[in-house]
Amino acid sequence: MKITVVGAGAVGATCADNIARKELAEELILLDIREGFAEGKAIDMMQTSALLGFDTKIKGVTNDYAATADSEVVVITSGLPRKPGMTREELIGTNANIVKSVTENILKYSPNTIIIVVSNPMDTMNYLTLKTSGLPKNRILGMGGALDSARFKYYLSQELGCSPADLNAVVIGGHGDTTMIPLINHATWNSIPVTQLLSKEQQDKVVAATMVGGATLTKLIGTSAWYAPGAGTAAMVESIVRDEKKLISCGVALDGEYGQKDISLVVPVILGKGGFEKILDFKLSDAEQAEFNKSADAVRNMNQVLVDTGVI
Ligand SMILES: NC(=O)C1=CN([C@@H]2O[C@H](COP(=O)(O)OP(=O)(O)OC[C@H]3O[C@@H](n4cnc5c(N)ncnc54)[C@H](O)[C@@H]3O)[C@@H](O)[C@H]2O)C=CC1
Ligand SMILES: O=C([O-])CC(=O)C(=O)O
Repeated sequence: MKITVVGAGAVGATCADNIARKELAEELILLDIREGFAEGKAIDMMQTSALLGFDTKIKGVTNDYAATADSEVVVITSGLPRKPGMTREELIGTNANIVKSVTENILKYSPNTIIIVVSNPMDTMNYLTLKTSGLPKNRILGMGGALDSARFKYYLSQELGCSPADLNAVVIGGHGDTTMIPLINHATWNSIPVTQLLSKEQQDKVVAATMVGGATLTKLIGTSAWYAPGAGTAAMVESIVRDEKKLISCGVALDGEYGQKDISLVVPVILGKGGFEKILDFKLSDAEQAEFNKSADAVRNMNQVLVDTGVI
């Protein structure tokens, strides 16, 4: 198994670190545009292998796409992160061209790969990859729901005083401060609906904190988060390469599912060796469907920017 991570910055390096520790690949290529940067990060990580006991061989390269040839999974994290006070959507001007050119270069050497898009604004960057790569839709996934659902579980666990591992809780919609939809009415603790365990006030607090989870960390750190984003991406990689068939909410192309078409939005899917194998229908209430449609409108407006600026 060979995996490539493009972008050796905070998220890319953390994702690579998780992939290596879990030995999800024999060979892991870390690629960055900054001279020597990926090489340095790869050597640093390789120097943990004697301590941590993993066998994955990590190699860093500067823009050398030939080294990525025949990767079965490629994670794209290249691009600017936001700074405090910014939205993810403000990154589109720089990141669209980066994601487009990285995708083109990757496909020259790994034409049948599975791509996981992390760069923001993720819903629109994933749509860009769908429009430009020519890959079957099952092989193109956006990372957002894995992270947002983990944050949702974290905030729920804080209110409930329970283990996040005992929770089932899913976020769908867009991966944006105002477009994500934590499905509080579907969340359970050991099969008990959390709505039976938390007051309406507590539920609203958890939902609000989840939605601005990324912005909260960006304000505290000065740049956006990387530990949970790296782990969320590695969890997707793991379900794919081990064919685990886990239910993880991911950005995928919708073709009528959840009432939407010609768009990438986050919905619950089964992830296995071919990418996403199935989209789960969560049977949204009318209010939840209305929120989903509102998110779709906002994401569609961002996607239109790609058309207006000639990127697609
Ligand atoms: N979807 C999600 O849930 C999340 C998305 N993100 C996004 O991931 C992206 C990366 O974030 P960080 O790692 O924190 O940023 P970072 O600045 O630490 O790393 C980005 C890396 O991309 C590299 N890069 C830029 N252009 C490139 C190109 N053309 N080819 C190869 N490498 C290139 C840079 O040299 C840099 O090392 C950002 O767009 C951020 O908003 C971050 C966290 C979560
Ligand atoms: O907040 C950001 O800009 C990065 C990101 O997508 C997240 O951490 O959810």
